[in-house]
Amino acid sequence: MELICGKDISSEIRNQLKENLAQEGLKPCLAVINVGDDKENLLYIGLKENAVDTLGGETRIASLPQNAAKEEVLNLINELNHDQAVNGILLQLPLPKELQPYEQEFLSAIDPAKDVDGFHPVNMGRLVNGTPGFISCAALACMDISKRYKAPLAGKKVLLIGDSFDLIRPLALMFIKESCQVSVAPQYKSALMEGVDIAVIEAGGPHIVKASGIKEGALLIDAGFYYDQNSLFGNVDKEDLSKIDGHLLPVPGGVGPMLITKLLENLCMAAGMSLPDKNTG
Ligand SMILES: Nc1nc2c(c(=O)[nH]1)N[C@@H](CN(C=O)c1ccc(C(=O)N[C@@H](CCC(=O)O)C(=O)O)cc1)CN2
Repeated sequence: MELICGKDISSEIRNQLKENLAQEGLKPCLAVINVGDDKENLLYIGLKENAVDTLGGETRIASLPQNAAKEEVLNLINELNHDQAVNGILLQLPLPKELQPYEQEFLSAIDPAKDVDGFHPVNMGRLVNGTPGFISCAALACMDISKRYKAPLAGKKVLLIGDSFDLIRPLALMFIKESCQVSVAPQYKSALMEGVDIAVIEAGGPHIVKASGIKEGALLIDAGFYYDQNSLFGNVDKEDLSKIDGHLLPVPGGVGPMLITKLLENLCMAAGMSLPDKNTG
């Protein structure tokens, strides 16, 4: 399989965004709420901050301690909602265990007009009724790659593995809107791959996806992140798949950089920049 370079596609999009922002004289401001000191969260926040920086924008990182109270998070969200200088707000996930029961309450407290993650129930609902506002960045990333490599999408057989609210559920709706034949399954089995044109595999384990059962010419999007002794692995066994024809968006260097690029697009949209096609890729 030919490896798709998410970093190269991202740089192309980011350069265009930078140009458009300069033309429109906009400097977007992203507020990131981080609770605790999760190593991966801090890594991803750093990547987001660097990305916003390359556009000439500003990132405000609001950090709360691991033992922060529910009210502290809600007060912070409320403050950022009312701060005119802030265009986009996101709450980095996952939260510390003690706060996880309040996750939906926190996401619902973010002003939907600043919800650049697309996690607010209003934005989720708009996707369901076909009038999208902000859409989850991971789902936008997968749709962008699918349109680049598998257009026209109508009639294509799509398989989504997992059940996450930030990727699999919104993406299922987006593929349905493109008139695809969509199946969703909780776990990967090679038997599910028969005749599949596009597969997005979020759930599984390191290297569980092998060449067996995969249609020639298929597009595979790996959306699994497994760290082992500072090395990062995805669900797909790249070496085993190298013998068949098709395209793979791998981990690392695939959906991750594209997700951050889609966050930049959402942030630019929140700051008032016009995007060509509502950034659905
Ligand atoms: N509020 C949110 N929280 C989380 C989201 C999200 O979209 N919004 N998604 C994930 C994590 N995530 C962004 O926050 C994310 C994951 C991975 C990458 C990425 O670029 N990965 C690199 C590898 C990085 C490395 O280990 O050096 C890659 O795949 O090449 C970016 C963002 C959960 N939380």
